[in-house]
Amino acid sequence: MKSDKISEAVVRRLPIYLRYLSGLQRREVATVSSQELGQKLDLNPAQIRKDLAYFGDFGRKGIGYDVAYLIEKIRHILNLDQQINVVLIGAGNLGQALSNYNMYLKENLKIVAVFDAYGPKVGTLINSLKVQPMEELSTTIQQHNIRIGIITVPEHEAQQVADKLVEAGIGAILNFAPIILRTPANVRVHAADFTTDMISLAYYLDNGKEDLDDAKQSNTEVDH
Ligand SMILES: NC(=O)c1ccc[n+]([C@@H]2O[C@H](COP(=O)([O-])OP(=O)(O)OC[C@H]3O[C@@H](n4cnc5c(N)ncnc54)[C@H](O)[C@@H]3O)[C@@H](O)[C@H]2O)c1
Repeated sequence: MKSDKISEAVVRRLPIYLRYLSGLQRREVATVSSQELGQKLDLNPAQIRKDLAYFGDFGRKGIGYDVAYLIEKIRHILNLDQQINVVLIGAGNLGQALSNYNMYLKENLKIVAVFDAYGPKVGTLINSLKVQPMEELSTTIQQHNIRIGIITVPEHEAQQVADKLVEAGIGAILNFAPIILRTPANVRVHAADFTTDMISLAYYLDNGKEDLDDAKQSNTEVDH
């Protein structure tokens, strides 16, 4: 069953389930309980059961979930039972690192083309892909049925690159540039924001200490 009504929170958890389950499958583990998933993934088992119930009732009491079946279901829901071609724009430091990091291959998501606007970069090889000029973007996207675009260009270039991707028919964008992209409602944009993550993490350095102090304080209060 594929439902349009799956919440974003659930969709975000599915890859986490999938990664853990794939590890189990590699170790030839056949079944897993929601308790184990909860423990390993730091999630509430009831939440996990609820998430997985969206896709039909395929957990069995006392036995748990069939790992291979669950993987198949989740991959289907995430559209990963087919190869999804990805294009990357901006073959700089980050773009090269992402192209070289082949996590995408594991899950049928594959960067199949890399583009850059800077002449000397065009024609160079990154992970066996030849960097292409922007003029070829639209044709390549259509030829290879590319569905997702990754943007790793400087901030001030990102919107116009996004516009080109949208014009070429791309339906989803992973944006690494530190700006909010404006796209039509039918184009999904996810932002990968290293800097804001780091900055908010810095906050917790001190806040974490306070939290610990609070916890200690309340423990002491209870003891008394
Ligand atoms: N989100 C994150 O976690 C994170 C981390 C580091 C960098 N960034 C961001 O990622 C982007 C890239 O960073 P970088 O360090 O790789 O930069 P970089 O300068 O090394 O690379 C940018 C590349 O984009 C190309 N480019 C510029 N304008 C273009 C255009 N209009 N069309 C196509 N290609 C174009 C350049 O020629 C260059 O090769 C920046 O926006 C940066 O702020 C994000």
